[in-house]
Amino acid sequence: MWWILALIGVLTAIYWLRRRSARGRQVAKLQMAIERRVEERQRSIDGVRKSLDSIDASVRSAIQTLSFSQLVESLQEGKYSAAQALRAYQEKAIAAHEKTNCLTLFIHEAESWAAELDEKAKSSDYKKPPLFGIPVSIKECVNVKGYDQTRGYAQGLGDEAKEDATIVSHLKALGAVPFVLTNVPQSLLSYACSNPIYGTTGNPYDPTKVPGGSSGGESALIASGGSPLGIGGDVGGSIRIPCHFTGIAGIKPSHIRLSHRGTRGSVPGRPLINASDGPMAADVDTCAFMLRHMWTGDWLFSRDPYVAPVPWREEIYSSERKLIIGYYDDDKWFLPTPALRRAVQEAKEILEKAGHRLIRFDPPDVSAAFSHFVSAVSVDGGTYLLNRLDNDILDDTYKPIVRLYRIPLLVQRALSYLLRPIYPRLATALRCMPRNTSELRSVYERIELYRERFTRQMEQLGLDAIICPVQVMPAVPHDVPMKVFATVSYTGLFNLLDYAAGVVRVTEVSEEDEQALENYPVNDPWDKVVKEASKGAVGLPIAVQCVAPPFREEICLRVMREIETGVRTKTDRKH
Ligand SMILES: CCCCCCCCCCCCCCCCCC(=O)NCCO
Repeated sequence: MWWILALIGVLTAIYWLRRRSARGRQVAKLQMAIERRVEERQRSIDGVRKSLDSIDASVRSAIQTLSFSQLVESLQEGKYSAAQALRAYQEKAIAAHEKTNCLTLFIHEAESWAAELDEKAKSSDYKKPPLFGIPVSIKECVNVKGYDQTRGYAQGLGDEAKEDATIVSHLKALGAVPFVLTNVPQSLLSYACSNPIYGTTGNPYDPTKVPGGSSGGESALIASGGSPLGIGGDVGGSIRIPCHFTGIAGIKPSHIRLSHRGTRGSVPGRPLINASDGPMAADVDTCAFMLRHMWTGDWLFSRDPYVAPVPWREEIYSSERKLIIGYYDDDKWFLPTPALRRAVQEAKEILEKAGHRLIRFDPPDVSAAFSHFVSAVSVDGGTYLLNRLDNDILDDTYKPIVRLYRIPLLVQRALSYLLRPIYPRLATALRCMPRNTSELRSVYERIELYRERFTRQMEQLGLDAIICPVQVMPAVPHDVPMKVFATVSYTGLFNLLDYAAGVVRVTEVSEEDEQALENYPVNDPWDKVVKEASKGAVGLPIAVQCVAPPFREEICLRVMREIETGVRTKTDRKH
């Protein structure tokens, strides 16, 4: 008998040693690929830096001081060329990168694209397209021919796109020049911005804080002035949270209003909670400018039949009709810290002053909605994600969520039961993984019913739009996001509903907010993390979220723009 046990022991040891050495070889291979990429990135940056002087420094700095509308105008009028604009923004992007580590690779073809545009512009019968010569930055997960979309996985290195994503081809058709790719968190399913290839992107206001995620390379770049317009993606807040953390504007359109052909998401095959790509920029009008031109004419509608053929409606964006707008500053699931609640109050006052009617709105059962969100994101209990991460080098910031996903399903349920009295929100999250297809079907049914309930409640009040917080915290230290993933209730809700949802800067954290934080109630460990992580944030930007039902992006943008105008008027008056 003893020899059978010994044999099993020896075989187990051999199996285990072989696995360990296979893993060792794999990690070494990934690390070599990472080293090669880090060197390639440096060469890419150095190469661009060397070419900057092909354009006079005074021209570059003159372009760098232009507002977006001045840039558009001077390119249209031929005051500056596409090549000059490109060099000006390459220079700013390098400076932003040195401060925040926001870039993955420069798109070298940008130079020939700009030159081709300038060549065409020499002909008198050439009509310049509306985005002629505008440099645009692209989130790393969006296909650009010849570049890989690693999504922060080292195993994704070298797997280059064979063609551009539709959104990239469209930008090029409109005359824009995609010029640089920006950093993301590993897996994209995080609002931090760190991965084992390109490292951690910092917030331009404070490098110890996150720029948000997953479009964090974009937000850090744009907030530093390194790109006039960027493309982000959002399945739970990945455009909106980075914009909030860095003080810029951005919008997640409803899912099928833009094309997703060739954009790579975090987890594939996820009905009822889909990702949306959208613009990010220093101001709302720039975001509206891009969408206006993408939804005018039928370039987009004739290229991708899955895009709803809803054209841009200027009459809604520019309307003066007074709106009825709902507002809330607490979703009763996660209490926002004082600065975030004040931002909603200030936005409300601005909108009231502009003549709109503001009505208190209590979103129905956000606890249930959050649970549906987690279920729909993790339909397979996290298996797809864990498989990818097991074959990779795991980023430290992602470890808290991986630990949770690794708990066997039955243990998750038991833990949920035990934790309910002391840690009720974590208990909710631990109860969400569907165990089989019939539980999954019920999740989808509950999402459909929730959509109906929310929308009816809005209809009963006659609401055109809603304003609410984007998050519960200002920008936080890099290790915090995945420890308190439940704070995405404010953004994830509108992915679940597939609403148009955008954010705009309203204020910054004040000394008074910091003092009021002392009274932030701590009822469970998550509250404690939020309270601690929100300290030392004086001066950090704070945004408000504006939402409207599907295909009402023009209303959403209009509300955002009016808030932005009101904030500017207030700031100008102070100075
Ligand atoms: C066993 C219980 C585990 C519970 C963990 C559930 C985690 C669910 C996922 C929560 C993720 C929250 C972060 C989302 C940030 C935004 C992500 C985003 O929009 N990405 C864009 C992808 O294109």
